[in-house]
This record gives sequence, C-alpha cells and structure tokens, in this order.
Amino acid sequence: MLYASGLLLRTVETGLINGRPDSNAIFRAVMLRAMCGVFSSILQWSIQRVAPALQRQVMAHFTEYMLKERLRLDLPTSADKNTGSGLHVYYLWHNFQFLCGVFERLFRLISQVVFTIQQPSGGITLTLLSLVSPILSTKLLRQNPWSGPFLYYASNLDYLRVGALNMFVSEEYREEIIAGNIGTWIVREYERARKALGKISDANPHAIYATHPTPVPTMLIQLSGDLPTFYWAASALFEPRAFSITSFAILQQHAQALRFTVSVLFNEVSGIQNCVTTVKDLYKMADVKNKIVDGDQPYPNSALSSDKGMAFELRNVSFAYPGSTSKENAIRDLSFKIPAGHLVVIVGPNGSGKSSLIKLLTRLYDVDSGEILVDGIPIKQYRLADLQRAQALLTQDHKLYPLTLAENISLGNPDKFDDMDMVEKAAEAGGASEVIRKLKDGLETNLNPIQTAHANELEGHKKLEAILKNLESKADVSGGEKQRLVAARTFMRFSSGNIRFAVADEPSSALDPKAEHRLFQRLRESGDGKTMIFVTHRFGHLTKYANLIICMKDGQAVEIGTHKELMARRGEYSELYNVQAQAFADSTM
Ligand SMILES: Nc1ncnc2c1ncn2[C@@H]1O[C@H](COP(=O)(O)OP(=O)(O)OP(=O)(O)O)[C@@H](O)[C@H]1O
Repeated sequence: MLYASGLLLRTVETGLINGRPDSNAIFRAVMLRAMCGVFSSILQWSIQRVAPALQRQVMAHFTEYMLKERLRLDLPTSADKNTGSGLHVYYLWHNFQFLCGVFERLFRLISQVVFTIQQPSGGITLTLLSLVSPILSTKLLRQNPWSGPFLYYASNLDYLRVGALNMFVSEEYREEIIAGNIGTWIVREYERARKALGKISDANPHAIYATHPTPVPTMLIQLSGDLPTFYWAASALFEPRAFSITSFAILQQHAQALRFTVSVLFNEVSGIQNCVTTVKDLYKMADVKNKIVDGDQPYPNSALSSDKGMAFELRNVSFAYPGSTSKENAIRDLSFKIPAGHLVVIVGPNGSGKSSLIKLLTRLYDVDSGEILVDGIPIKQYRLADLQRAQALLTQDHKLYPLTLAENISLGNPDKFDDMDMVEKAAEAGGASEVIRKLKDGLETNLNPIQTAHANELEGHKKLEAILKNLESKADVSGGEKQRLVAARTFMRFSSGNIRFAVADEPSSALDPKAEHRLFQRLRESGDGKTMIFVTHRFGHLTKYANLIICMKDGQAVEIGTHKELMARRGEYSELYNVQAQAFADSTM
C-alpha cells in the first residue's frame, strides 16, 4: 500500500509538472491502491473467520494435554508450584496469537525496509535514521524499573487494613456480619484506617514510578523521531534539484511506517521471552516426576497377604507436610502394628496427627523417616494402583463432583459405572436415598453444574430475566446431606469386592447422631471384617467393636490398647472418653 500510494503521488506530480496529466497512469495507480485496500480487507476478514476455529483447536489440544498432565500428579507433587500449575490455556492461545503478530510485523518490517531503501533520494540514509528513535527509546526506557524483573508488596498496616475491611462486602461474610451486627464496626474501622493512611498514595506502583525524573529522555526520543524530517530539510538546502514535495511526502510516510514497526517490534522483545518461557513451562509438565514413586510388587501378595485385609506396621515414622512452616512434625517417631482384620479407632485432640497418619497409611504422602510395612514389606514396594484399588477412604473433606448424583456415586466403582441397582443400594447404605428422593431430578440432579450463562443490563427485560433465573437455579442440599451422598460413593466402592482396607476419617461431622450411628454400622458391615480404621471425635459407640484404640497427641501415639486397657490406665483416652460420657450422664440428671 505504501508503494501504491507513492506511485500515485509521483504520477500526479509528473503530470502536473509536464502540464499533461497521464490519465491512464493515474487510473492504473488509483486501481493499484484500491486493489491493495480490497486485498488487505479480504485478508483481515479471512483472519477473523479463521481465528475462532483455530483458537478452538489450539485450546482444545492444550486443555486435553494439561488435563492429562495434571491428573497424573500425586498430592505432594501437585502442591509444588513448579509443576506448571499456574498455566492457563488462555495464556497459550494469547501467546500463539502474539507470536503470529510478531511474524506479521517482521514481514511488514522487511517489506518496508525493501521499499524505503529503493527510494531514489536517500532511501538507505532514511532507513537508518528511522531506526534511531526506536533504538534510543528502548535504551532510555531500559532505566524504567518495570522493564526488568520486579517484585512489589505492601507493608503499610493501614493500607492492608483498608484492603482487608473492603473484603467484607463479599457475600461470603454477609450472614455473619448481620448475625454478629458488626457492620457499623467495619465502617468505623475503615474510616479510621483510611484517615491514618492520610496522603500516602495507594495508586498502583506502576503509576507511581513509571515517569522519569527529568523530561530529557522523552525530548531525545522525540527529536530523534524527527531526524528523517531534518535530513529531508538539509537535502533540500544542499541538493535543491532533487527536492520535491512529493518525495518529501513519500519519505515521510515510509519513515513513519518504519519507525512505528521497529518500535512495536522492540517493545515485543520481552513478550517473546515470556512466550518462550510459557511454552517451555508447558512442555516441562510432561517431565515432572511424581514424588510418590511407584513400586513394582503386586498387591495382594499371594504369599504374605491375609484374606482378612491389610496388616500395617509403623517403625519410627516421622512426617512433615512439604513446605510446612510448622515448628513441629505432623507425625513424630510413631511405631505400632495393626494386625489384618482389626477394627481400629483413632482418637485425639485437634491437630494431633490423626488425618496425617491416615494419609501415610493410604500412601497419599510418603514418610520422611522411618518405615511403613504392609503385610510385612515396605508400602513403597507395592504398585500404587494395586494399593489404591484395595482401599476405600471416606473423609469429611471429600467433595461432590460437578456431575450428576448417579455419576457421583457410580465413580466409587468405575467398573460398574452404569449399574443403577448398585447405585441405589449404595445410596441407601450411605443414608442418601431420602435426600435423592426429595430432589426434582433425583439421581440425575447435578448439584455443582458449570455455569455458562452470561447476561448484561437485563433490567426490564422480563423474558431474558426469566431465562437467566431458570438457567441459574440449581438444587442445593445441607452439609449433612452432602456427607450422606459422598458416603454413598464409598459404599459403591465396597461393591467392587477388592477392598481390603477401609478408612473413615471423621465422615460424620455434619450428621445427626442417628445417621452417624447408622453410617458407622453400615461401614462396619460393608467392611466385611477387613482392616478398618475410624477416626472420630465422637467415639462412644464405636469403642465396643474396636480391637485397637490409638490415642494420638502432638503427632505421637500416646496410648494404644483396647477400651478396657486404656480406661484402666486413666490417661489421655479415659479423659477424652469421660468428657463425653459425663455429658450424657449430666443430661440424664
Ligand atoms: N496440608 C497441610 N499442610 C501443612 N500442615 C498441615 C496440613 N494438614 C495438616 N497440617 C498440620 O499437621 C498437624 C496435624 O494435622 P492433622 O490434620 O493430621 O490433625 P488431626 O488430628 O486430624 O486434626 P483434626 O481433629 O482437627 O482433624 C497440624 O498441626 C496441622 O496444622
């Protein structure tokens, strides 16, 4: 287009100087310019048409890649920040678009340089002069703190207070703010902190530090941008015969276009580095090795494993969560044995290490020192998939998946995914049948559907409002009902017939006493005499079935034995037990 514009100007100028404008030549130049315009529009339109399809394919490819790579990570590895967990597939698409843009600008630069160099009056000099301003601005702006790596943080306590108090507008706190009547306090405290902050700027650090202390760099950049004009003025003085307004206009156009393209490309250099880093991070995901190393021994071991389930032995086991800032280990020098088929109850105060112990026994984490043996050989020697197939774990943290309830329960035993009879039996065992019956769509209800509706300025648009309301309406259940549904998934897991070790880690915190009693009873029945561990704070009715009670405190097993033995000892366990028994004794008075 630059070439066509130049040609048109020159043809018109020649015609004016000769006094006989060449209408054919002018027509051809106009047509060339117009065709360039048409071609450019078609090109842009095609890109807009192709881009969404390309975006879909690129994003679908990388979404699947990231899904696979993330799902294969174990717990300690996925907690590590260097596993590409911060990557989002949109970045990849943007990077792709960005790189396409860089190539486009490189092509543009080459064509602009080629045309500018060919200009009759000082094309090469002009090309070089056009580069001065972008180079200078890159050099001068390098002093700007934001062009290199940086980290900034706020340390002003009043500023942090203002930010924290501002968060109270979130819906999350509404109920407690109203119930606790703390709205007035929040506003008062906000005003105090705001006043204390005074005139200290709370603008973004970019805005505060972006400007240079003197105007000199900006002036230099501006003047260097005018170098092609100065050059043209000088050549008009020294070489008046080569001087013409047309050549000035053409050179100006070329110089401006060139300067702009080079500036944009220079600014994009750091972006290219970021792109390369992102792509490297993406492909590094495939190289991330799981911290929990798989073993090669099959489980069950025909020579060692008992039909009664897994037997455990812990030898001087210690464990701290990776990256934990706690001064104490979660588990400290723990040693005990659980014979196959035993029903074990683990009790102890909050933070005493009960759940951490379960995570080690189910090999969600590895011990830091010491050893755990399963059926006589180190747990690390078994194939992880075999161990996982033989375990059923139910905790209070387990979540409902964003799928239908039928699928939520079915996934306890993916081999019997479509077996609705089994799903219904599992729901019954988990105490969830009643919950499901109450829901309009029953087992087909999705309690956590992904939301895709997007609306804007709907006020007054009754029809659209009604559609949105319908789209957004979703069923909800109580905390205890959710626990029943999650428990149903565990009962489905029992139906695989492979379970040799079952754990229930406080799965009943939100259940009413009757439901809790029933859940424990059904779990014991489904456990079918295999090794089973219950972690609970309300252990009264479980103790009579327990072969072994482990009382934890500060990451250690302070007492191990049967209910009778531990009560006779009058230690930690009997104290915990008596507190609960006392409550019942008092209530009968
Ligand atoms: N993911 C984690 N990262 C770091 N520390 C953790 C993590 N989970 C637990 N801890 C710490 O490990 C210690 C033992 O926690 P654990 O959850 O095993 O206790 P618990 O006996 O199950 O407690 P509760 O009865 O409250 O469930 C606690 O000090 C806790 O703060």
